[in-house]
Amino acid sequence: MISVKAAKDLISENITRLAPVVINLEQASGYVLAADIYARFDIPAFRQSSMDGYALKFADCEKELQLIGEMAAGTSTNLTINAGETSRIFTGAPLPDGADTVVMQEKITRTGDKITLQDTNLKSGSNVRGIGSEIAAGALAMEKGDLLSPAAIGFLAGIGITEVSVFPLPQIALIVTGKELQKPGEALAFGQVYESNSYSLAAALKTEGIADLTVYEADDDLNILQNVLQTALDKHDLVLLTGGVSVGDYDFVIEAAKRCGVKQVFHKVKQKPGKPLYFGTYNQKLVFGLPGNPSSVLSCYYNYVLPAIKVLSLKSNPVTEVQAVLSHRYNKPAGLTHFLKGKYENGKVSPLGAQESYRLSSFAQSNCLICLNETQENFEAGETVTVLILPQ
Ligand SMILES: Nc1nc2c(c(=O)[nH]1)N[C@H]1C(S)=C(S)[C@@H](COP(=O)(O)OP(=O)(O)OC[C@H]3O[C@@H](n4cnc5c(N)ncnc54)[C@H](O)[C@@H]3O)O[C@H]1N2
Ligand code: MOO
Repeated sequence: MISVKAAKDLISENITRLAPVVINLEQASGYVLAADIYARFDIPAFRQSSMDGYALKFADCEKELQLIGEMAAGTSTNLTINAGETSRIFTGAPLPDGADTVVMQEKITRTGDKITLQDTNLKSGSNVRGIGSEIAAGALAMEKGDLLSPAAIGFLAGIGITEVSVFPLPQIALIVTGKELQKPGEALAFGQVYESNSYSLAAALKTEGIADLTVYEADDDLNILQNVLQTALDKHDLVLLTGGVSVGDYDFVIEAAKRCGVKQVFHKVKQKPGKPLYFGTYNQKLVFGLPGNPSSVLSCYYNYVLPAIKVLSLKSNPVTEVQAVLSHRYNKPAGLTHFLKGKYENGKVSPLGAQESYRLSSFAQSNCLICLNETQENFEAGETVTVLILPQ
């Protein structure tokens, strides 16, 4: 049995980032760029008015000006203004040749086609967006590793980009094992339990933008499990299994993985919940055997699976580690790291009830996991402990 830290280190050492893919910009929200992007054009591509008003030569701003025409946004015809002339102009329109400044329409007096300015703050170039003032052709627009936020998607669209190279999100398979599992909504026969692990994991993955999860079901039978696992390994980047990793006569995950050629990296971690956690690799694919108890599944997901997914896709881990003051004393035996469901608020954390690994009732109310280290037995109220804040 290895420590939590050793397990995390071994997972890190065995992850290879997924190869970049090129996708349409419309599909790229939330991905991380796999290559730098350079601007192909000057943006704006022309001198552009930022106000509705009048375009003029700044040198003429104290003269009465003759109105000679109009420039509207999207116009394809140009105008030239000479000394003593002005043109009507609207926000987003190109400046006419010869103009260098725009005065807002609220700051002029107009009599027929004659304009006089009342804008003491006007400067040469006022209300004009210069060519390339957003970005110049050839300049670095965004860098490899940048997250494609909604603003980034809009920025790239605005500079004419249609496709981006990104680190893909992994294609994930989940195999739920167990003869006792029944679908919620169906009647429970004697000995059956409702299958909930695929629900919690699908929900957790959806929070990370991963909606494409394939769920397989496997009975407690070695041959069936081996076949399902082989299919999942062939089709997916990451395979999660729940249940069947312990020592019972019907726990076949370890053997099925071995038969499929998965290289075992570790089995069993000094932790509660989730002690029988299994991790292996198959070529560059990752296999996590999550202990079947619903609370163990989620605790292992936040501690190991989610950080691994983030490394695969070069994203930052949304599980943040903070130090917090423990509200109550808590005792545990030495030997295992405990991850307690807790409630964190303003630097203080309280362990919740229902800590047993088969229970999710308090996990459903929690916003964090309190990490109580392996060797320590007694934790006093007021003591500082490490807390993992969970993405909600
Ligand atoms: N003799 C020992 N027995 C057990 C040990 C041990 O060290 N020695 N470890 C215990 C611990 S700790 C855990 S955790 C479990 C893990 O067992 P498995 O991974 O083999 O999981 P199962 O036995 O298949 O299931 C455990 C529990 O979870 C329920 N379950 C399973 N899948 C689902 C699902 N998809 N949805 C809802 N509930 C599920 C299942 O019915 C069991 O109640 O082993 C202990 N035993
Ligand atoms: O390691 Mo288990 O998840 O405590 O029941």
